[in-house]
Amino acid sequence: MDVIRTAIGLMSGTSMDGIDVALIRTDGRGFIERGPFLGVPYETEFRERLKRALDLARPLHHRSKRPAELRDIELELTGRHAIAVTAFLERFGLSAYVIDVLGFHGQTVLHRPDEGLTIQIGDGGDLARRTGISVVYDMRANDMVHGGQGAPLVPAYHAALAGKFQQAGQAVCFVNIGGISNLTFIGTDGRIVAFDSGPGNTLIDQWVEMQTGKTYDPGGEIGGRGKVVAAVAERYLESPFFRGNVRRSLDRGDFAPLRSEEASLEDGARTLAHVAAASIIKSAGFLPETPSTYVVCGGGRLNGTLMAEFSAMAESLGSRVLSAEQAGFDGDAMEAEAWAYLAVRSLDGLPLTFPGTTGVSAPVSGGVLATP
Ligand SMILES: Nc1ncnc2c1ncn2[C@@H]1O[C@H](COP(=O)(O)OP(=O)(O)OP(=O)(O)O)[C@@H](O)[C@H]1O
Ligand SMILES: CC(=O)N[C@H]1[C@@H]2OC[C@@H](O2)[C@@H](O)[C@@H]1O[C@H](C)C(=O)O
Repeated sequence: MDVIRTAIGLMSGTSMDGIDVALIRTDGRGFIERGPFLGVPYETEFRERLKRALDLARPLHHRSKRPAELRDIELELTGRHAIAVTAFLERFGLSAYVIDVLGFHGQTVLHRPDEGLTIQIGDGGDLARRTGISVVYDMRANDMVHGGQGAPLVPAYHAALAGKFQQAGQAVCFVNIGGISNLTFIGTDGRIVAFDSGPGNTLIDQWVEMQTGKTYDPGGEIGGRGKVVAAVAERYLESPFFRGNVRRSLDRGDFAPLRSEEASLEDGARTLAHVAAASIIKSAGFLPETPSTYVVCGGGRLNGTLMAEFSAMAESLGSRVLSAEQAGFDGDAMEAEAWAYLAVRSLDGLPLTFPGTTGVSAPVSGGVLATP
């Protein structure tokens, strides 16, 4: 029998809004028992530090290079993850001894798949020492070494959750609307096709923050009062990203922010919600078939304007749209759960990525193990 391990996943995503912490018990294969979840938000000052880290990383050409200031931010980020783990264990009355492994994503500060370069800051050895728990980190690099896009990695976990749809004879598509959106299609025959689908919340967050100081559009309420500026939407949707037969993974900075002279606050938020929704539908055109069901996770599912747009577009093509919760999952915890699942797979040397998910030449494992 395969070993069942208790794992905690730690995700600091492209939205840079905080650390998601989730526990699962899993054999890294078909057995998954989902446990508690905790979101630990970053305060404004630290979000600014992470933005500074993106600037510091931009000129880098080697993934192990760390200018002194970037290294300082890396250690600060790692320390915050250690604190988040401790807070999680305390909150749910758990001892570190019952946790077999932490799956540590770190923070992506640069992602240039065309140059084979992806940089996540976060010191796995330091996190293992601080928490007393083994850590699997740096899970994207080996995929790139083998010709993959280095993203998305969550599809292996989506596939493991898709059993009930497969049993019902339905092709399902998981959509993660984070800072960037990505999707995972699982056909009725178990075939997996996945890729980044376009801008998610980042453009909306940048716009709303620039105009109001708020870090996002709560519930999509601001966009709900606006209208789509067609010329702006077209400009985004005509990006070369949506053309060609090879799906590329995205860096947070690949789509330029909307400029203040281009729209009113409300129209900008509405237009960018429309762009996020239409991007998913456009990219889904590269799937082998139209999914019966979309399962939407990530913070973007809480933007009612984006979701209304996406649901209308998907339903007009014959698909139904469920939130992760409607499908029996936790849309906030999904990525952190995935990182826990991937850490267990890494310990067992199982593949994390597949030709259908990142374009890697053959299924490959990945991740680096640090012990306390
Ligand atoms: N109540 C809400 N209403 C509207 N939008 C929300 C709400 N809560 C979160 N969001 C959006 O979701 C974002 C965070 O989503 P999520 O945590 O899934 O992203 P991430 O994991 O950082 O990104 P990625 O998946 O690209 O790595 C926020 O930045 C915000 O735009
Ligand atoms: C390089 C990087 O960090 N990419 C992220 C980003 O955020 C969403 C999308 O772009 C996805 O490709 C990926 O994260 C998820 C968790 C993944 O790898 O599955």
